[in-house]
Amino acid sequence: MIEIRGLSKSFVGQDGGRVQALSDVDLDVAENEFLTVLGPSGCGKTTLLKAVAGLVPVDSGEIVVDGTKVRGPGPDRAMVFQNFALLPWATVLDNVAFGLELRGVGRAERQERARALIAMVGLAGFETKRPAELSGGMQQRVGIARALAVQPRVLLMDEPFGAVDEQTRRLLQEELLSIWEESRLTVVFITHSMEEAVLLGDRVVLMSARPGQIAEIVPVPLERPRARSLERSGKYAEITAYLWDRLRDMHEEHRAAR
Ligand SMILES: Nc1ncnc2c1ncn2[C@@H]1O[C@H](COP(=O)(O)OP(=O)(O)OP(=O)(O)O)[C@@H](O)[C@H]1O
Repeated sequence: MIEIRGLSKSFVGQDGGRVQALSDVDLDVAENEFLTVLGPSGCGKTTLLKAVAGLVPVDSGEIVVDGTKVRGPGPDRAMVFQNFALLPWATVLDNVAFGLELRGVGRAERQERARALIAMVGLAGFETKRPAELSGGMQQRVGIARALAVQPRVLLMDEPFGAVDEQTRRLLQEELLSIWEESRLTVVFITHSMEEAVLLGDRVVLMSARPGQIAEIVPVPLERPRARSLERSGKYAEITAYLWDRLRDMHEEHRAAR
């Protein structure tokens, strides 16, 4: 579904030097896979996601989504951001319908589709509210509904639950899993949480610190649908402990190299 080959990307840093955000990254994501991405801060996770979204030009390499080379943003890929990135002046309904408006969908149809998605993410009755009137968790529900409105094949999620409280995060994780289980979506999900990576992912991609590379891909052979009770299983504990060991090793290698 997503094929990433030899992807490299550097930025000019504040001191004028080059920062190598991604270095020769190869990655395949299968159709309908839920892929989670973990790695130290600054290892290039967001850059990788934005490159797939077509939001940043890359220096070399290529990304192919469903047989088509990525040359810019497209309705086949939708992104959900940590800080929600909603239009502050627009209502919930207009925020969700916005992408449809850009695509020329008529008013009646876009409102109907937006209302259905708002109900699906549990926000029926909040259509006329503005983002500032909503909690963080509710704002992210709007972010998810907005991303789904364009009926993407790929959902790119950049630490979507990083800015909400633990209880809300757990609810949103469960809701996202049930949306994904009912859809044919392919999800790439960045997180800082090992527990979240294992609870959600079919595989966990571990990225290493600069230059951003894929250190390892760890399969998560836990049954689906995933229930919370899995968190008490030995296999779950084993995988999270392994991820923690690898991240700690990477941190120490990075420190020793500096
Ligand atoms: N627009 C930019 N201009 C300059 N440097 C950038 C830009 N975007 C990213 N970088 C640099 O590229 C590197 C990778 O950044 P990126 O945001 O992809 O990392 P990340 O793994 O998502 O980090 P975090 O986990 O902290 O969100 C960092 O060193 C960052 O400072």
